[in-house]
Amino acid sequence: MTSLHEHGLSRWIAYSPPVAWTVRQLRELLIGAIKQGPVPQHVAFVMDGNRRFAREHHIETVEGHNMGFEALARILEVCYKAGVKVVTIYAFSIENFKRSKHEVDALMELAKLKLGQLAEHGALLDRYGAAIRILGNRSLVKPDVIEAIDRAVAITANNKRAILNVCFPYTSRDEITTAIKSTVEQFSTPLDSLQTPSKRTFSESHITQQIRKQMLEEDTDGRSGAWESRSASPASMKGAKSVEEGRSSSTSTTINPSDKDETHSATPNYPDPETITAATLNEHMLTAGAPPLDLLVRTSGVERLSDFMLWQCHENTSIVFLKCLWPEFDLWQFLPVLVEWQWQKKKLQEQQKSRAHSKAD
Ligand SMILES: CC(C)=CCC/C(C)=C/CC/C(C)=C/COP(=O)(O)OP(=O)(O)O
Repeated sequence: MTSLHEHGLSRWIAYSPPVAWTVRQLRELLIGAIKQGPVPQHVAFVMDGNRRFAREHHIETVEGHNMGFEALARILEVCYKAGVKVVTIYAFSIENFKRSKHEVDALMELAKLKLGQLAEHGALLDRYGAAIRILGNRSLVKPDVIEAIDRAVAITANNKRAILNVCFPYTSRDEITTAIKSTVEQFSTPLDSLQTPSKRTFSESHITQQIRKQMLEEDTDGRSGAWESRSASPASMKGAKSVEEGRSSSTSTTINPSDKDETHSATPNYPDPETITAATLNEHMLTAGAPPLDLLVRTSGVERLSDFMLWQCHENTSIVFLKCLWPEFDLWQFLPVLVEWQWQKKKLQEQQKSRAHSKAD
């Protein structure tokens, strides 16, 4: 009985107008202080622990997810106020489809409702100029949910100051597989049919292709009928080989034997797979265009990535595991993480500076 009274009393104190006002001022002050230092440009959250929170507090699982959404709204406000440009959240893993139908349906309804609320004019995303992007496998989502999320995306599409990436339904393996498929597709499409040939005019591969094309034309003039003796692989072409000296045998031009008597414009001209780099794959990821991931936070004491942001985590991404459950997560837990990140960032910047100095000497 006493503890109930104490609980009621502490709630009354916490929510009494003067205390609530002081807490609000303190939040503003702390966020303002964070804003002074380097601020992570891209932060990702694994919002873990909603069901455990629900069990601990003897509430329905769905209510736990609801409180998880409240925590998300609080933390988005902190991020955008502090100057974070992109927030990426793990809202629904493809693995989550294995949960009970009741819970999956409830999470889908929650997404429909909450994304709509977030996107409303005058609501959080509107206030901070943040656009919603849905990263995930649309083919797994029912049409009514697609319709709702597309509406939220459309409402916020003109917001240009920040981004909220909602991973839904997502796994990194699915993202990376799709990115590789589309890269292969791009590199199997003749350059002539691509939209941006002018961009590549002065690229190394373009110049190599031009030289190769010229050699092939000279070859055709001199010794017609020699095509059949060559394999479709240009690696076996003498001329191409000499141009490629010191490079891999993988090349960009596929010669179709049936094209031998046609003008060179009919020769398919493929992008050079040798030019595929991490940056190429980056452009095919769902986070294309986003700044590099600076910070990834997972709550609930579980220390694994669970197939989230596997591609995006780079050598300088800080990965932080916190003990608190997601619905408990707020500025008070996030602040030490941000301060530590700022400290690490400054150290890194100093190291980079002194490395640049010693190179210049
Ligand atoms: C805008 C939008 C779509 C909001 C979504 C709201 C929200 C917080 C969703 C998270 C859902 C989820 C699977 C959380 C993981 O905790 P868990 O259920 O795995 O908890 P546990 O680890 O305790 O089992």
